[in-house]
Amino acid sequence: MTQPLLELAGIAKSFGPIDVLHDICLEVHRGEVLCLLGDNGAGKSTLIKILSGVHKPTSGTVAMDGRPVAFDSPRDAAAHGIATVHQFGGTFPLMSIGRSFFVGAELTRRWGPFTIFDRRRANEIAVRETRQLGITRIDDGNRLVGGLSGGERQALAIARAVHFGASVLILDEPTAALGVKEAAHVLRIILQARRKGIAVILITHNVVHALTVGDHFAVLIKGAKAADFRRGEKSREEITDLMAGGEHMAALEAEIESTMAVHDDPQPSVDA
Ligand SMILES: Nc1ncnc2c1ncn2[C@@H]1O[C@H](COP(=O)(O)OP(=O)(O)OP(=O)(O)O)[C@@H](O)[C@H]1O
Repeated sequence: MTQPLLELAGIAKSFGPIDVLHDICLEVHRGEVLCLLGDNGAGKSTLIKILSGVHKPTSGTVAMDGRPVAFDSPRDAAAHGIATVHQFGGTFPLMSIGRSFFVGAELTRRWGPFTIFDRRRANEIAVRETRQLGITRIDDGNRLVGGLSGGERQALAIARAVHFGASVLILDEPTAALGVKEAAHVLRIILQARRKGIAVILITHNVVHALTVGDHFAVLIKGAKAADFRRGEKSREEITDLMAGGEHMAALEAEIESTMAVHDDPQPSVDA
C-alpha cells in the first residue's frame, strides 16, 4: 500500500493520574474513510483532539506523509490540512452563510481608502461550494446559519474544509442529530470528499452509517485499539459487539426479548 497520509504510532494520553489512551497505532490513507468506533468514554474524542491540535499526546508520534508533526494549537493542525467538523457543524448561528464560511480567512476588497469584507464574493463562493456538494437549497449567502437544518450546516462546514484545502477531514458524530434523509445526504457528502482524495476520519456510534461509507474501521475499547479491520472483514453483528466493549449484544437482545415476552403474555381471563 502507498504511504499513509497520517500515521499514529504508540499514542498515549494521560490527564494527571488518569490514563485515557494507550499505545494507539493507526494509519489513514488519502481517499479513504476511517471509521473510529467505540462506546462512550472509549477515548475517541481524546484521540481526535490530539489530531486536531487541542491536546498534545503524552507519548507517541504523529506523522504526515512520513514526516513527524507536532501540533501546538488547532490553528497549527489546520495549517497542516487537518479540519475538524463537530456535530452541529461548528458554525455560528447568528452569522450569514458567506461570513461564517470565511471566518478567520476574511475575503476583502478595497472601498476607497478602506479595506472591507467582500460580502458579495464571499456569499457567491460559499453558496457555490456548498451546492457542489449537492445542497441545492442553499442559494443565498446572506441567510443566517441558524436557519439551516442540521444536515445543511454539516454540508456547509464540510464545504468550507474542502475549499480551504483540508487533506484530513475529521467528522465527529456528523449524523447523530439528523433524520434519515439528512443523514443519507451527509454520508453522500462524505463519499464526495473521499473521491476528492481527502482522508476522512468519521466518528460515529451508528454501525449502519459506518458500514455505508467506511473503508477501514478501528474500534477503541477503554482507550486501547481493540480492532482494526477493512470493509468486508467483519459482520455488522461483530462490529456492534465490539462497539459495546466486546459484550455480546445478541445475549442482551435475547434477554430483553424474553422479558418482553413475559410482559406481552395475555393475562388468563377470569370468568365470573
Ligand atoms: N480533560 C480530561 N481530564 C480527565 N479525564 C478526561 C479528560 N478528557 C477525557 N477524559 C476521560 O477520558 C475518557 C475518554 O473520554 P472521551 O471523551 O475521549 O471518550 P469518547 O470515546 O469520545 O466518548 P463519547 O462517545 O461519550 O464522546 C473518559 O473516561 C473521560 O472521562
